[in-house]
Amino acid sequence: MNVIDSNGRAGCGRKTAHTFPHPALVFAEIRFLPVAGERYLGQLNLNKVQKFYGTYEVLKSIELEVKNGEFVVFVGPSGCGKSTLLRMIAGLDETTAGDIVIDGKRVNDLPPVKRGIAMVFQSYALYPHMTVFENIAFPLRVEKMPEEKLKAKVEHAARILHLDQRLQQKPGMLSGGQRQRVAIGRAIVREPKIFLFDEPLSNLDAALRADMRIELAKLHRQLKATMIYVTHDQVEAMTMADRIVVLNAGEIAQTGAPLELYHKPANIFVAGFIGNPKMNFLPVTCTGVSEAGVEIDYRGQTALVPVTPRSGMAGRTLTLGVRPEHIQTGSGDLTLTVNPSVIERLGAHTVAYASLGGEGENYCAMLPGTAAIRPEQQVKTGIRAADCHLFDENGIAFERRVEMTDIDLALFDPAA
Ligand SMILES: Nc1ncnc2c1ncn2[C@@H]1O[C@H](COP(=O)(O)OP(=O)(O)OP(=O)(O)O)[C@@H](O)[C@H]1O
Repeated sequence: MNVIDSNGRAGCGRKTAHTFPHPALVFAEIRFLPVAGERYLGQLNLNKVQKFYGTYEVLKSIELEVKNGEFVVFVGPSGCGKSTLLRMIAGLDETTAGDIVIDGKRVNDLPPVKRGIAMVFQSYALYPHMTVFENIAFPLRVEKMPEEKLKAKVEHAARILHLDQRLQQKPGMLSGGQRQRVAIGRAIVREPKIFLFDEPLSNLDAALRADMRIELAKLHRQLKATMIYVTHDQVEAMTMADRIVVLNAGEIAQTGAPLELYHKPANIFVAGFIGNPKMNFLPVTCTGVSEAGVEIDYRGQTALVPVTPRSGMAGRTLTLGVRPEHIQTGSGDLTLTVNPSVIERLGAHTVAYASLGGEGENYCAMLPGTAAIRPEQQVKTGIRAADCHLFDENGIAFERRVEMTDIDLALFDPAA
């Protein structure tokens, strides 16, 4: 049915900001009305969900469960299909195959109005001629809610979002962050089962984004709501999500708690996508396996990487992964002497970029801010084998035997 494409785009590139809603978006907004049921709580199941645009398969058999009250973030590079998936859940894009189930009910054939969801877009979609109060109240007016009840709901949402002093102002007098909060207020008053956010912070500057991330995390805690959030920004994903779904080329590359993805990425894609600066990848040869792990050779240096070995690996080419923040100056289980071409001094850290000689063998080390290193001057760096990740020829990770502290383990489980 392809009801709207409010951003008039084909998925790639950033969307343009505009404060007045596209007419089709108004249609969608009006129709996202609250449905009876427990406030803000809904479970979502995606069963083998597929999407084709013509012959192009945008989403390939997506399987996912989002639990009541969970904050799930879809993250992935531009064009991986995350917005399409969100819009299919909303009912704004047709689902080619598979089932979208909300609270046990298949909703594929239901219009957005009947799904019990509210969506917040990157373009705030506010009405410039209406006050903040009327913008928030809009869906309740459509529903013909009695004035007193409406007023109470709008004021409640405004208090949660710190907009109570702004209710009589027009959107033109508000900052980007305040406008986005008005849009969120309009979603809150609908009391949806599931909140859907499509890159809501992308139009804000860096400082405001950081503030709004904290606001949204607080809002989630306060409402105890089920929220699904799309972003291409891994910092947003890491900081807000109970669980992250990493999408790559229309498939789920991995689902897990933020720290699980960081410490135990299932494949090279997730390893490279989560973490900033990006993980370093070095081609290594397997020279043997033992109870303790896999022995590798990197240009004549050997090290034992503590991962669960597999049979028949000797002589095979594998990929060793090490995060820049796990590299130290001095020697390690592997010692690499490099001439950094660029050095970025960030105060807390100094980031050094070097080439290891081979094609695409870039090397990035995040060292202490006080590290006495200079561009083009030799520096010895050390890597501990215990910090390393190992991937097979297909990019699938070997299971790490990372020793986690009790605190780390608690952080793995958002329910803990
Ligand atoms: N209406 C459409 N017709 C044809 N192809 C489309 C349409 N909408 C999206 N696509 C394609 O589907 C793919 C996924 O798009 P989608 O917008 O879901 O990506 P995304 O991960 O949200 O990317 P971005 O972060 O750039 O918004 C892209 O390759 C895009 O070009």
